[in-house]
Amino acid sequence: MATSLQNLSIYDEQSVPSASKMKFGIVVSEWNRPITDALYQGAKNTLLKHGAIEENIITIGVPGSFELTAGARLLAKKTDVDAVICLGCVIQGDTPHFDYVCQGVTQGITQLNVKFKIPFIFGVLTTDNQEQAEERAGGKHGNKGDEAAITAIKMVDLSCRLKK
Ligand SMILES: Nc1c(NC[C@H](O)[C@H](O)[C@H](O)CO)[nH]c(=O)[nH]c1=O
Ligand SMILES: CC(=O)[C@@H](O)COP(=O)(O)O
Repeated sequence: MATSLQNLSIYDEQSVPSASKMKFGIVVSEWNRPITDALYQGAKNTLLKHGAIEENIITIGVPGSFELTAGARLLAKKTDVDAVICLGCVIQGDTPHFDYVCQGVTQGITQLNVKFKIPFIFGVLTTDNQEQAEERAGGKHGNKGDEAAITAIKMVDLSCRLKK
């Protein structure tokens, strides 16, 4: 369903488990900083809203969305987080570079989900223009960071339940 039909920040709060015992890594791209900062605030505030504690959220920055994979991999290898949330914003420019960045980060994060036992969440906006990005980073279509945080909580809970 298109985001324009399903606000990113509207969800059934009763369906979200407590995150009080969960540990999260967040890797944030510095490209399009005003957008990615908004995604980060949305993700962090949503984690805290559902019980996560501040010291259980480890945040690192990377230059661009293409580097999200490397940053997420570092968090998985060097820390004991239960999930990694990847936040970025790729906006179409004048050349095909957009396609390669989006393909690279998508394939990279997908591979991490295959190689590691923890979930890596794809919180990356890939938009035609700045306006679409702003609409999905706390604008009329909600905040992709909120969605990514909820996804992380649910995937960690699922992993824990299946390990029992
Ligand atoms: N144009 C955007 C980029 N480009 C930079 C790449 O992500 C990467 O850092 C560079 O190619 C060096 O490896 N990154 C974004 O996150 N968003 C863009 O719109
Ligand atoms: C996604 C990008 O790398 C893109 O914004 C860069 O812009 P351009 O294609 O005009 O070089």
